[in-house]
Amino acid sequence: MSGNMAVQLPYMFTERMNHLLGDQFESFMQSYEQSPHAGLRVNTLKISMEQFKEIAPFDLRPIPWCETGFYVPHGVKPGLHPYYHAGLYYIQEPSAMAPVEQLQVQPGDRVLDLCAAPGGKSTQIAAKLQGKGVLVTNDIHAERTKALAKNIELYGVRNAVVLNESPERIAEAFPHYFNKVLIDAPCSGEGMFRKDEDMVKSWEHHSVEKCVLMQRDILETAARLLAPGGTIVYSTCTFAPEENEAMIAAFLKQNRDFTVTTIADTAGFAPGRPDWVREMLPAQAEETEEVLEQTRGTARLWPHLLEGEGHYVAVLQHIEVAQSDSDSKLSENVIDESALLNESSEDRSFLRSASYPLTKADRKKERLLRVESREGSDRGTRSGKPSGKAGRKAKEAGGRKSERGHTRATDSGNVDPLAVYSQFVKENLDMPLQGETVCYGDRVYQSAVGASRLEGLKVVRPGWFVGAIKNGRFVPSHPLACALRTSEARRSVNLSSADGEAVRYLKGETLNIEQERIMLHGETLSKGYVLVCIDGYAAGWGKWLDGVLKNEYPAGWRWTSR
Ligand SMILES: C[S@@+](CC[C@H](N)C(=O)[O-])C[C@H]1O[C@@H](n2cnc3c(N)ncnc32)[C@H](O)[C@@H]1O
Repeated sequence: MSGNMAVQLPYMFTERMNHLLGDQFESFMQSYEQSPHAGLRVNTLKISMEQFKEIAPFDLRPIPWCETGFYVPHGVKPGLHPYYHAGLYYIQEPSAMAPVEQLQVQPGDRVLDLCAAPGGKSTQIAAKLQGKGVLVTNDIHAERTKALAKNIELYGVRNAVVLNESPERIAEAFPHYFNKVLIDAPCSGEGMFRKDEDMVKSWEHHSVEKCVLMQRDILETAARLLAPGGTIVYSTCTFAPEENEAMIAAFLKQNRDFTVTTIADTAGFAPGRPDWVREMLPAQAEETEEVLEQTRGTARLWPHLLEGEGHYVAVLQHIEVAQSDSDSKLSENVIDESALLNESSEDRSFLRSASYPLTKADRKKERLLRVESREGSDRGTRSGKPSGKAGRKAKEAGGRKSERGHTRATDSGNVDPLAVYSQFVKENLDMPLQGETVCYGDRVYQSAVGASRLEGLKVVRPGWFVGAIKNGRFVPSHPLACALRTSEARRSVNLSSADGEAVRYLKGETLNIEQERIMLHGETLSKGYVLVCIDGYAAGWGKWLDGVLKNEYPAGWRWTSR
């Protein structure tokens, strides 16, 4: 057992670690006597690093492997600050920040986060995309996708699609579509023991063997989702070699068009341990010997070697075979995709297949309306990577401003929802809208993925939820506000985090605000929807009239702590 340590570690676990770690075992065990490390990651979708450093309310010590990550001093509760509610940072375990850094995401990429809830790594990817390209974020557990969608919205992500699917079904809809795929695999969670004692309890139930089966399926499917020359990052928060090096070796053996990209051993990362596979799993080692050594280039983050709970990361690079048959087949596939986008613009079946967030009532009146991007939108991002034939085709299609799809009257006031939405945008916003406008029942989204792609899938969010048509009017959504910059709203008001006004807003209180405080952008009246900002960063909507700011902060999101 774990002696006088705070965490009671399972005997089988310590025995195995003792055997594997040898003379490092003692310092590994000593790490369990220390408190877990807490971290936060700056959301550079909303605030630059320079600005954050200027206003940061806590002492910040950089996390060496993540340029936007900082250690949070013990005792500090970053969740209890208005900046958290303004989406300025995500609270994340430091070693969990490593995998996305290795994915090398660039603006314009098409990225898939296959096992994403509650969204720590997805929000990190979204910050790297900077609104350009596509993030499809998925989790197989419906309940967990609620937190995932909420985080995507709180952090102001505009170019994400949230799914609740099996990887298999996503692969059918998006064959070889993504140039970056993250698999933050469900695992036996040994790296979570110090942080969460429940993980110790569930260790036996989430046995290593069960996890291995899931991981193998997910990895195999990921290869079918990846575009030629793309990258898969596979990560776990466990130490078991079966789920780490042995898993990667088995994958490499099956998929000879992949190699491991070596992770630099900076920042205290330790190399992968192929020798442990040979020692613990000799049959598997023998089977995979020709590729096994490559796993030395993967990384292990150990709680006794760096300040973090522990993680394993592997970067798998697909080698594109130039001019080969399979290559040209894959590019055909990409071209087909843009054709699909155009072809299916009249398709209405997309809605019928969505399981959430449609209610029964929604389903009755469901319809799909899609229009081309609005004037001035960033067309290069509509189809993800702007290069290649597919990109050009999509650009051309996006160049048309005509409306497609039908605009029939809705139950809610016999109005044309697109016209009502357009009118709202004209009167309240000053920004180009990216992607397609998609209506789900009365809800309006801007989607970065062609709607036909989502047909048959369980869609939690087909895009950025911008608002809903209610009683013939467009009611802007909270996620719309979260993702806006002050300059993009015609009216805004700034509340200070220092004098308690921001917290009163976050608690849902009505505020008295003199007219002079409403900042106007362009020709407009003070009356109407106002973007409420905290120290200059969007937090939600208010509705201003005659010195009173009606609070539009959603009930489910409110500040409840004091
Ligand atoms: C380690 S957690 C992900 C944490 C997340 N990446 C983050 O950074 O916040 C693994 C997730 O995988 C999900 N999962 C389990 N099996 C899956 C499968 N076959 N396909 C997709 N997701 C799965 C679980 O529901 C769980 O939310």
